[in-house]
Amino acid sequence: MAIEQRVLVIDDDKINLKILGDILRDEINVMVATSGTQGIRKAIDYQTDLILLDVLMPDMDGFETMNQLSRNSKTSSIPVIFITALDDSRNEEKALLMGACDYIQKPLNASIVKARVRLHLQLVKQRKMLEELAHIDPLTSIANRRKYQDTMVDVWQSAVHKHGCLSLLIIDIDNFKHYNDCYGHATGDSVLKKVADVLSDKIDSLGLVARYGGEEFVALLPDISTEEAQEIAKWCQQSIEGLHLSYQHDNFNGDITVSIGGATVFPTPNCQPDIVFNEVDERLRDAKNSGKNKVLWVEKSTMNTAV
Ligand SMILES: Nc1nc2c(ncn2[C@@H]2O[C@H](COP(=O)(O)OP(=O)(O)OP(=O)(O)O)[C@@H](O)[C@H]2O)c(=O)[nH]1
Repeated sequence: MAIEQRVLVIDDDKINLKILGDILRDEINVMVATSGTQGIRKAIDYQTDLILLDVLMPDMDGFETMNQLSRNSKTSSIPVIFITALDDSRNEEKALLMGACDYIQKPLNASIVKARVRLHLQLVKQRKMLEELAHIDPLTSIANRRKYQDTMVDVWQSAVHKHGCLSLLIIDIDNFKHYNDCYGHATGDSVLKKVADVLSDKIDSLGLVARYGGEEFVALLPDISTEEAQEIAKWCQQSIEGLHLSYQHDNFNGDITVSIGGATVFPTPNCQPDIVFNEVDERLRDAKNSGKNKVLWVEKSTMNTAV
């Protein structure tokens, strides 16, 4: 089902709001606000795709509203079309210099309003598609390292704010080079896809799973305690072995397995996610060096006590 796009019109003049609503409503979901303050609140709460903003408003004018929208990380990427009076080229220039994507002149011409709004909504759709593609691993279709890093920043900040915990797993396929040597890279690729599917099935509803690179995956589990996270890690390990992706190499004859490092921490503002990542990575290396196919946990993180 196509996601309906939302346009927010901010104008203190109720007649203008009605005119714009009537022009656009048959094609798009239109929301209205009668002041800059109300508009900013609605833009944050409803994450609108486009804003039509009147320049002249009492209390907070269009420029100040735009200023506040661009300073807020939740609204800064929403494109804004200014509504200016005819022959108001000074304000048009100012609006464009402030970062407005376009302007529409009053009195409103229905077909021009529709055409401009349609064009900018199309651009929003394309930008969102590109953003999504930039966050997806093309081989496995799960999130990529960049998405993991962006999400980690958000999850970390939210945990700091709520004094909550988060768990992190690094999952690495064992002896994958041998598998590739045995069956070739194309079959190796299909293993990566199957492993990604298993991880995604389990983790999508709990947090984020991403392909970090090569044969290494990460799972980011907000608000998941040590016990729960260890159970999830065990489940992933057993489910991947349960795929029975068998191979032979030298004296080895068996199935694909994974080694997993994990930790659960309470993030603090003066600590960076990289510290936890490195600690988990160290436990993963311990797992590799002590026989593989196991889950090892960071017992006591240097940044704080594990949950
Ligand atoms: N098929 C396939 N192989 C990949 C891909 N990315 C990395 N690899 C392979 O993954 C293998 C990783 O090898 P190593 O780093 O030695 O790790 P390993 O053989 O799994 O050994 P351990 O990690 O110690 O268990 C290499 O053979 C890489 O070529 C990929 O996208 N597709």
